[in-house]
Amino acid sequence: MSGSTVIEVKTASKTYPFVIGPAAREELTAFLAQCGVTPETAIFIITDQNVIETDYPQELKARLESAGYTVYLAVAAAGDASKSLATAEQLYRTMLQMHIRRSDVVMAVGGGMVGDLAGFVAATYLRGIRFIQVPTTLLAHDSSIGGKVGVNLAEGKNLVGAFHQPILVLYDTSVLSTLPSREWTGGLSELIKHAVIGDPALFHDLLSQPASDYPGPERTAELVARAARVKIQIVEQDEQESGLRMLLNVGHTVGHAIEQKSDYSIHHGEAVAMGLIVEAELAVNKGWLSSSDRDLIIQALCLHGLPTGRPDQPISPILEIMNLDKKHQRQSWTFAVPFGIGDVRVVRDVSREDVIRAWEATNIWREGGVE
Ligand SMILES: NC(=O)c1ccc[n+]([C@@H]2O[C@H](COP(=O)([O-])OP(=O)(O)OC[C@H]3O[C@@H](n4cnc5c(N)ncnc54)[C@H](O)[C@@H]3O)[C@@H](O)[C@H]2O)c1
Ligand SMILES: O=C(O)C(=O)C[C@@H](O)[C@H](O)[C@H](O)COP(=O)(O)O
Ligand SMILES: [Zn+2]
Repeated sequence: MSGSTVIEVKTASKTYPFVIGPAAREELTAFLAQCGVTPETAIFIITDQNVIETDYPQELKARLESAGYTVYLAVAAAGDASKSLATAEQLYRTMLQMHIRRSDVVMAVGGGMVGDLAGFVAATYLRGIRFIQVPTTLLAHDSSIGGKVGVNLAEGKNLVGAFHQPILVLYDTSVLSTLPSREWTGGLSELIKHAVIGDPALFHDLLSQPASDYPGPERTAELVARAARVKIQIVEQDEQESGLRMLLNVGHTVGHAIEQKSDYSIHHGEAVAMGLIVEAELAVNKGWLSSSDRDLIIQALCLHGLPTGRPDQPISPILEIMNLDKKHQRQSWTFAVPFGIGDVRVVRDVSREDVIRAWEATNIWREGGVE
């Protein structure tokens, strides 16, 4: 097989290929065979209403059917509101009606919302069946790797879920040509996050040659493969987030609270950018990060059209939501914070006062810029 880059993801529970390239869809059936998914297997595709408009799920379905697979297609409403127990229950019921069995496979064709939801359904249906990630957003380079699957509750994001690794990630970067520019920009936030965590060369490449608009399938594949390697190396060492994997949460302790408080009108990537800035400010206040490196992070986000400040709102509801963060202890938080470009560390005992001070010191972001 050729044309795509293939990176093996070797976790404690499973080893699987992350396949990325401008025409990866053409290699779908070959990779299925390699992963042991034979045509006797039924494939239950889960997608959303916007992705179905692109015709990509239908194209994949046709390819699979012509290779002899039985394929079903389920379409959820777009948006994080579908990442819910209610949608999962509807999907379980449909799967039962279609007689999906333990040996069958769920295929997520969509962004992070579809991937998290479909992965959760696969992790729990009949106590767990195999699943495949077919990302269609830039952000989903992150969500498709590592097996964190789950749904939101009214109280917070990703509060119910599992670690359930896919058997294959197949990422055709041509599919991003239809992605709305706001979603491209949002995905850059997690790409910049990966660069800050573990690839300073990628970070500086992005500063000198910003990818603020979709640069086409080839450059996208190159950028995403570099970011994906950062994530893969971490997930391989700590699949279930007992320590090292917390690095991947930089920007999220504050970012998730901002996202939820906005009722998801601020999208995940945008909220992570805001969270990253508040958390960088916190690190500067504590003497962990130089103000020049904080400014470089802000510059990278700014060059890519991402928010460079935090929302204009009081901190108390944000702190309340943050109390449900998985890294919260009784009186304080464990945080992943930047110490430099390519150097993010996990720190314990970040206090309420530390967070308030950082929040107050961060510029306020309104549509169009900071004030
Ligand atoms: N599991 C993980 O490790 C992980 C990592 C990062 C984010 N997440 C989760 O991922 C979600 C965010 O993912 P996202 O930003 O991909 O959002 P998303 O899946 O909601 O997709 C964003 C929007 O783009 C549309 N879309 C998707 N692909 C398209 C395409 N090719 N053309 C046109 N429109 C398209 C979708 O319908 C949606 O409206 C959040 O729920 C977040 O918590 C999970
Ligand atoms: O893979 C991980 O680990 C991450 O933390 C990736 C994050 O970008 C992602 O948003 C993840 O869903 C956050 O998980 P959570 O456990 O903090 O809810
Ligand atoms: Zn994220």
